[in-house]
Amino acid sequence: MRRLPKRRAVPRTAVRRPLTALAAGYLVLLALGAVLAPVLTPYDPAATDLDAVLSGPTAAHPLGTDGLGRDVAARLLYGGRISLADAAVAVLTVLVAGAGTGVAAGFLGGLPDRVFTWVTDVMLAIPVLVTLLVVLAVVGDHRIAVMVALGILMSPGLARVVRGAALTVRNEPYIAAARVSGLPDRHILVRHVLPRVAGPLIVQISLLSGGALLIDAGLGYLGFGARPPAPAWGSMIAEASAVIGRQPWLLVPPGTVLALAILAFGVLGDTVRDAAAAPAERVPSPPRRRHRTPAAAASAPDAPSTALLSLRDVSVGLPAGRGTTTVVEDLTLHVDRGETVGLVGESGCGKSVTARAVLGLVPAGGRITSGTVRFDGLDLTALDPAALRALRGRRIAMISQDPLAGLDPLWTAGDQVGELVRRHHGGTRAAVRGRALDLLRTAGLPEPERAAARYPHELSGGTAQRVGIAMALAGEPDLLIADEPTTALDVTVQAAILGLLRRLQAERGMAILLISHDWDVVAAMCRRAYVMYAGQAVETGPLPDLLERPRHPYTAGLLGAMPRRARRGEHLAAIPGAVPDPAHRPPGCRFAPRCRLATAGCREAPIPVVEAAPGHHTRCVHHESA
Ligand SMILES: Nc1ncnc2c1ncn2[C@@H]1O[C@H](COP(=O)(O)OP(=O)(O)OP(=O)(O)O)[C@@H](O)[C@H]1O
Repeated sequence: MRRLPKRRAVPRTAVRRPLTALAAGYLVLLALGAVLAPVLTPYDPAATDLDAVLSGPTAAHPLGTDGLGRDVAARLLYGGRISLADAAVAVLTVLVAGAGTGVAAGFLGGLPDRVFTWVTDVMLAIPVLVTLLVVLAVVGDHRIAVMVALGILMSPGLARVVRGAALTVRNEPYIAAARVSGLPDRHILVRHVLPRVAGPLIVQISLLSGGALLIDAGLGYLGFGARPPAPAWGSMIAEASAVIGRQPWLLVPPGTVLALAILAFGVLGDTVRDAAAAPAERVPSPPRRRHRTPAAAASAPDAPSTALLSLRDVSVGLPAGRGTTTVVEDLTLHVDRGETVGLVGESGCGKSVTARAVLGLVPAGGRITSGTVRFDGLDLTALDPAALRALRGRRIAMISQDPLAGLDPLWTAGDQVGELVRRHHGGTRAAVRGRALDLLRTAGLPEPERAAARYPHELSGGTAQRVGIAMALAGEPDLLIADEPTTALDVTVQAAILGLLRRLQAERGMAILLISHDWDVVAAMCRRAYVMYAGQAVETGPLPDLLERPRHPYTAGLLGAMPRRARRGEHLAAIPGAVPDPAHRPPGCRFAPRCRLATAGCREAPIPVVEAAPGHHTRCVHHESA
């Protein structure tokens, strides 16, 4: 079996740039020089030789000697230990304090983010050097404490950058998809958010490393550096400036080493930024959700007690202005085991909100305000978030209209399927890889190794949807919610994906709730369908009865608007008007303002659901004429 591919190394471009290679090489040399100082120089950095004071470069002292006859090269090498270690402590502190809080604030949002913004605002107003002098006055020459304080003072800038990056990533569809798959926030943070903020993080760390070195040297110059006679680059510059009139050369070695180090960190930062930007430029932005054409309708009979999924009088409220708007109202529907049920309606009718309510992922600020959602005997509305998360991906999975948007652009298809296999079943690396490849094959990819090795931007829409299906199958779900799974695909791929879903359902006995605006898709896949309008189920019935004899004028209008039903030379029938905004729905029948059959009675009070024919329910008093 072929191993799934590893993530592509971003920094390869970095090494190819000569300036970057030079900068990295220089910093490595500095670090090696500091570590190997005892091997590289025979001199003790503190040993004085009053016969060779301020000598300038000589054969014995290639970089000369200082005012006490100490070898400058030895002091530079040993000084690197202190200066680089100081900078490392400060940068490590920035990393922990800044990156940790920034990622958490950006990802969590809400109150943690507001507190974070307030605290960083205050911290950014604090002058760094003055505060450090105060810290020095308190802790004395305790260098680690001073450098930790420096790190904390430098952290808000980094934290802001990281928070901004995390905030952007948080709203990416693949993060929502990861939640739908049942992955916990901690896992999503580490696996999907951190890699995306790594670019800006590394850039900032490079720049901050230069900044920390500079501030450390500044403190040394002011006399708050390492305790004499220990060498550090800042104190060497201070000593050199004291004798600049007698031996100006003395300033050159520490000044050059320090300036080049700061420059090198800057060059590395630039390179990492460019390298991190490059893949993003290659990745086409996920296609926008297509505007949907008018589609189908729904109703509300009681669910049989054996139903796998049943929603009873479910209402969902979403925040709107200062209040809440009910976008789905008193919705009753059910899906039996192994059954495919359609959910049809124009854009904005509440289909996706209904699907999200089943998954316990009502959009932020919203909630199920009444009714119950039962799944295999469990009341999902009463489950705690952890139990609900455990169901997602494992027992209820979802595939969406835009499979590419649901894939993390930084990971290969194989990685992403493998991640869910590991999450749901565990196992050794080899077992996880094997299972991931099996799932890709099951999803209709005859060469799963090739698909597994590809990044999302390298996948066609059809292949991406097959990867999405493989991911959905990873938990071996009992219910698959397919939200317009073929809308973004061309006709032949559509047919193949629908054939695949039918086969998988037959083989696995999986139930499917199919959200679609395409009656042909619904007719080909479903035994029953619900038609939704303005947050309500307005008709439900068996197929093909629903198509041949609709009992609601809305359903009839949607069917009449199908291009396939148009006759040559005739105008395509369209339903006049638009779905009312949830905040301004008419009091009686919600479809009345657009309905050719509406009478005064329709506009007065809500219309109850009636059984117009066996198993065929409608929310219309004129169903005989529909
Ligand atoms: N996150 C949200 N915040 C506020 N309102 C929302 C949000 N998501 C959906 N809505 C509103 O809820 C109503 C139902 O939207 P929903 O997305 O469920 O419709 P839909 O039938 O699935 O349409 P589409 O096919 O376009 O997704 C719409 O009025 C929509 O504006």
